[in-house]
Amino acid sequence: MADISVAGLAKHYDATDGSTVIAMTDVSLTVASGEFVAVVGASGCGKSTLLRILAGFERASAGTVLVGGVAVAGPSSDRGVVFQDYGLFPWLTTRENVAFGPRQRGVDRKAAAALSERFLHTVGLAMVADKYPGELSGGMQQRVAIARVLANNPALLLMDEPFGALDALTRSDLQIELRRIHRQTQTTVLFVTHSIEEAIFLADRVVVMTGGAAHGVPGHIRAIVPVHLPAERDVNSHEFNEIKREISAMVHEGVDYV
Ligand SMILES: Nc1ncnc2c1ncn2[C@@H]1O[C@H](COP(=O)(O)OP(=O)(O)OP(=O)(O)O)[C@@H](O)[C@H]1O
Repeated sequence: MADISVAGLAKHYDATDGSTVIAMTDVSLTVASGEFVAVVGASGCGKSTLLRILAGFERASAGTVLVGGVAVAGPSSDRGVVFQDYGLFPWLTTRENVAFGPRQRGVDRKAAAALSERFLHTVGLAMVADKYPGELSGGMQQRVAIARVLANNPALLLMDEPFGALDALTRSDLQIELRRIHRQTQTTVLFVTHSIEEAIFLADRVVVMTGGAAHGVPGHIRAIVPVHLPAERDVNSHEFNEIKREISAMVHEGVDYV
């Protein structure tokens, strides 16, 4: 488990025409150890950029980014990342995919196999351990991707639209599963999604980002909304829909539709 502390974060890109794109400015956010925080916002507001900087895939142009009190200087297995495309190795079995990270970190074969077994169990896939990714459904592959990251015992789980490519039923199953896994592991989670409903269903707090280069204002945090709902969440409840309306209004203000 690790806390996140982001202060005064800005990110500029050099565009191909020689101009500078200011993707985001003045993003400050603290996430407590073990907390589940979702990030929502219209396309281009900087959600993925924030996640990539926390993952260490990109460097901030300004500001400080601390995970567990340590400045992020590059990728680390301590910060597990799950993307929309599962990114599994097609030539390895499910079991080998999950054991891969621990083996890379020097864990011996037997202990890595035990870790693989354990986390495939966690995501309910022990029965397909010897199958290859190509033999699994999209939902199963995403479960393997989550097991693979958990096998590294990350202090922080960074998820970028992980369920975006899945059908509605599988997506809902995986949301329930992720909440269960989070309760079990207490790993800090930062979860980027386009779905306001998914964010409210999963998170303790929802970070609402607005702006973005396409809107003439750099991406920034508009609000951080606490989700005071019971652990078992009912997407049809009045309280759930009140929060959804509030966040939806913030996401859509300032967005021009053509
Ligand atoms: N490598 C890059 N070079 C130039 N501009 C970039 C680059 N990566 C991102 N941007 C710009 O930075 C801004 C933020 O992009 P980002 O991908 O973080 O947005 P997002 O909120 O995740 O969008 P989406 O919801 O569509 O995935 C956008 O305006 C984008 O065009």
